[in-house]
Amino acid sequence: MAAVTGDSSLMCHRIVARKSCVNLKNRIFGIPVSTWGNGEKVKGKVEFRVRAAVQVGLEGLKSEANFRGLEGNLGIDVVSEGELRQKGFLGLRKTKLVCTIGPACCSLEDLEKLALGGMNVARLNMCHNTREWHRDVIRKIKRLNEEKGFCVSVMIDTEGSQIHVVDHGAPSSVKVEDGSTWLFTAAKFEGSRPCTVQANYKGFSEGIEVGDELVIDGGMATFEVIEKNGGDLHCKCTDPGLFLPRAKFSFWRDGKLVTRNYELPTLSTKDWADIEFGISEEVDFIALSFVNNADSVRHLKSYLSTKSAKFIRVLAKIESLESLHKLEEIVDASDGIMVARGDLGVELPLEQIPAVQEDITDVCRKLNKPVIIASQLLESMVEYPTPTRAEVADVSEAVRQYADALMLSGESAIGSYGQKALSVLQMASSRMEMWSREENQQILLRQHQLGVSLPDHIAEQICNCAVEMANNLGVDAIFVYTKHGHMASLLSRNRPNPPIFAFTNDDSTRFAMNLQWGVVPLLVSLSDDMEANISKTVDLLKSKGLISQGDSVLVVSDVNPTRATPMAYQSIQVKTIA
Ligand SMILES: Nc1ncnc2c1ncn2[C@@H]1O[C@H](COP(=O)(O)OP(=O)(O)OP(=O)(O)O)[C@@H](O)[C@H]1O
Ligand SMILES: CC(=O)C(=O)O
Ligand SMILES: [K+]
Ligand SMILES: [Mg+2]
Repeated sequence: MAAVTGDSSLMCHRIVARKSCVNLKNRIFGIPVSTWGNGEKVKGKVEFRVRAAVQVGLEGLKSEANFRGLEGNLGIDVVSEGELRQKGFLGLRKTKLVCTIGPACCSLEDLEKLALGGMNVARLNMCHNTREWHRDVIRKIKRLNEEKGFCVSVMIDTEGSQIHVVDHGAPSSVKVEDGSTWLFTAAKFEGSRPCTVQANYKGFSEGIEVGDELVIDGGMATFEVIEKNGGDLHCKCTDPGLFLPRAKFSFWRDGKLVTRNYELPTLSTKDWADIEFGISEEVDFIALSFVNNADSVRHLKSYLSTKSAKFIRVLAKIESLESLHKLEEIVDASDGIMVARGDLGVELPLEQIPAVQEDITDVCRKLNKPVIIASQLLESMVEYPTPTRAEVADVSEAVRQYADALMLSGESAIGSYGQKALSVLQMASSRMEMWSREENQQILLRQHQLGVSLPDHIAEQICNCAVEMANNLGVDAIFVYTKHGHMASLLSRNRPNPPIFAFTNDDSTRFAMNLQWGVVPLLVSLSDDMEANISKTVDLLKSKGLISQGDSVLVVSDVNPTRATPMAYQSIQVKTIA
């Protein structure tokens, strides 16, 4: 299973380990805690240990031994297991994949094919279809997880409030001719009328003046406002194009977006009903559309705690100009971010999207939140069985930026080649990850200090050093034991070369970690005795033939205080499997 095995390489590991240990010790000595290090050789087993200890008292004592059903089980999903057997540790894909589920892929068979193809998270867009339809999909996914051993998380994506063209249900697009005059109105009417567009919100034209530019879907067609009549706008087409169903509007004046404070809430009545639905169906993530500030994220999170649904992680979708102004506070308040390039491109000139994507990804890394790059990654594959070269370059660029996850939208939801699109993401990301690894690209990542409190700072330092050590030593895997996924995320943030096996006894943590770069979530029963947990997980992996003699693992553990040892400490150990 090891990428490098054999005695000579093992010797090499040992020598580097000693050097790294010295470096590590020096770095940890930089923080005001008692530290010590020792290296010892135990019967063919090399073990280096560095510990940073901090007294935290007994309040933090947790009992984690109540996970009976799992006793003796290694909760590894079938896809990671298969990939590991086939490709070895370094062959495990690091970038996570999200697929939007729609009519083209909602049968049990199709969902299973996507799961086998590497889908880590299934996204359900509540804009479309009925709650019954979504419930049916969620239940099918959970059934596949239970019966077939997958670990696919479920995300619901709220509709949010946005001004768009009322969807008449006509599937096709409407052509807009150059110079033609159109009426934009909020007045309700049935069916369709020539050159008339119905907006979904009565105040859509508030603050709009004659001479303003009206852009459809970020450039599908452009109009000039030539007359305003009450709330109605008469507009002349200046750049011909197409109206797609639910097309979105944006207004521009002197080259700048006309931003208006609509009284549209981030969460509408329908969104709250969808959230209740998500809670009752026990989804893993709620993606909040059109977040404009951190308050809506915090509001939803506190609502989820009052409903005992804290296990649901809240992702904020960055898709408005306003959200970019408050990016840091939004990222800080959420459990993760989606760069929703589709709607972002309605409020932002398209040429700004690539730089904005990179900025958002940077802020997410700085604040240690997972980031998903979404929309139009392989758009041409909605229709064609092969992507454009430019699309593959876009996907590869997102992977080069070390985004945590990539998302398919229409490609999987309505496209004819969803599975193929997923395999393109899979191949393109594996290839770019390999290049980044070979070129040692992660050393270019900026190190930001996160922790303010001493224990947080220690955890962060431990994880930074652990990753540096794991890369220098060329260990096969990193093991981490985590309750809420925090330590795993701190390791992932450094984008290590080896995969991170994150053992948890919390089912919701397991599904949440599905969005984290390079993390393989494993569900096992854990006890207070960390040494016992380590031997047990090593034994479980060994008994399944997933690790074998000579493989080396770097183990990061966060040991809680017990009555016998009232001291919490975190440790890094390097073990060569005997
Ligand atoms: N559950 C569904 N039922 C029917 N069609 C769907 C469903 N989910 C997605 N689609 C179709 O797939 C397309 C792409 O899906 P996606 O959710 O990414 O797009 P979107 O509606 O533009 O996203 P958003 O509204 O979140 O910005 C949609 O335009 C819609 O036609
Ligand atoms: C995904 C999404 O909501 C967008 O790109 O707009
Ligand atoms: K949505
Ligand atoms: Mg959107």
